[in-house]
Amino acid sequence: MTIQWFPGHMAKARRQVTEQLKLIDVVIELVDARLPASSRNPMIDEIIAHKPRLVVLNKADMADERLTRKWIAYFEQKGFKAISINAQAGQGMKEITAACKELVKEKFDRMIAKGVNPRAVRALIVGIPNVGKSTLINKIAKKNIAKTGDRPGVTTAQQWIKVGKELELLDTPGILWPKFEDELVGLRLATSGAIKDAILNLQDVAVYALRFLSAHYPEKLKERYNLTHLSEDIVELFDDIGKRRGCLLSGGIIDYDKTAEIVLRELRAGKLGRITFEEPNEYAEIEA
Ligand SMILES: Nc1nc2c(ncn2[C@@H]2O[C@H](COP(=O)(O)OP(=O)(O)OP(=O)(O)O)[C@@H](O)[C@H]2O)c(=O)[nH]1
Repeated sequence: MTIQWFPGHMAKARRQVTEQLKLIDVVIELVDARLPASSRNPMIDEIIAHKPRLVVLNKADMADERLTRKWIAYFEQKGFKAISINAQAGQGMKEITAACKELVKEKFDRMIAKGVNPRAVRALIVGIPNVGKSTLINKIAKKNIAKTGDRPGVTTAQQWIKVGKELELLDTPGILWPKFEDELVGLRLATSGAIKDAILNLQDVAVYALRFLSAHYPEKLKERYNLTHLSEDIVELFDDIGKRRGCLLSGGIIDYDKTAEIVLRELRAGKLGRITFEEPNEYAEIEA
């Protein structure tokens, strides 16, 4: 889905999420495990305010496990509960319920002490486009399908999806915008495939991706393109990969668009292996 995020759309998205928040106990903030900082909404803390929050790092199957552990520790240090999942394969679904229950335990214990019957925890999934919100909702819904009827909603009637007896999810996720005014965030989102190629120049994105891979995952890059050495000169590196893949124009000139397209397609498809584009210790740079 492509959304043009103009100020009016942002204000509307924010309003919708704020309305949805009134109905729920816990927010499930979904981020992409490959870029857990860049795939967040820049105003999320302000929007969610004091609601208990579970940060869920999705697409963990594509991310570097070592860094996923670091990111979980980072979020927990910030006071959130955090877990990693693979929504596509349905891995981590039970952990979501357990974590949501834990987050409301004190509140629910107080309700029980007052004689109120325990009920299911109500949760809302929020996240920027493409982090896997629909995939997660569908996975949970398919496994435990038992849609409840309408509850008095706000502007539109919302459906609740029952997840076992203990959790209820709003079926419409809250969609928020990324911090796309930051160039690095834009490049990382584009590299992961989260934003449409038409928005950023394909070669610029591939240059960023190749520089990043050369610095952080040189062996994976060499192995994929059968290179014995990674040139520090980005044009030479493009040439070497282009030659390996037969991306030649007439006269033997390298077709850089084609080379860029191949590198990004393969990277996004996970052909280079599990890769994470940012580490918690550089998050400060993005937050600033
Ligand atoms: N490898 C992998 N891919 C996933 C996972 N979860 C979702 N995807 C893929 O990510 C892409 C985006 O998923 P969606 O569920 O459409 O994302 P969304 O957040 O609902 O996106 P919007 O509708 O744009 O807001 C799809 O191609 C999914 O198949 C996962 O855990 N692992």
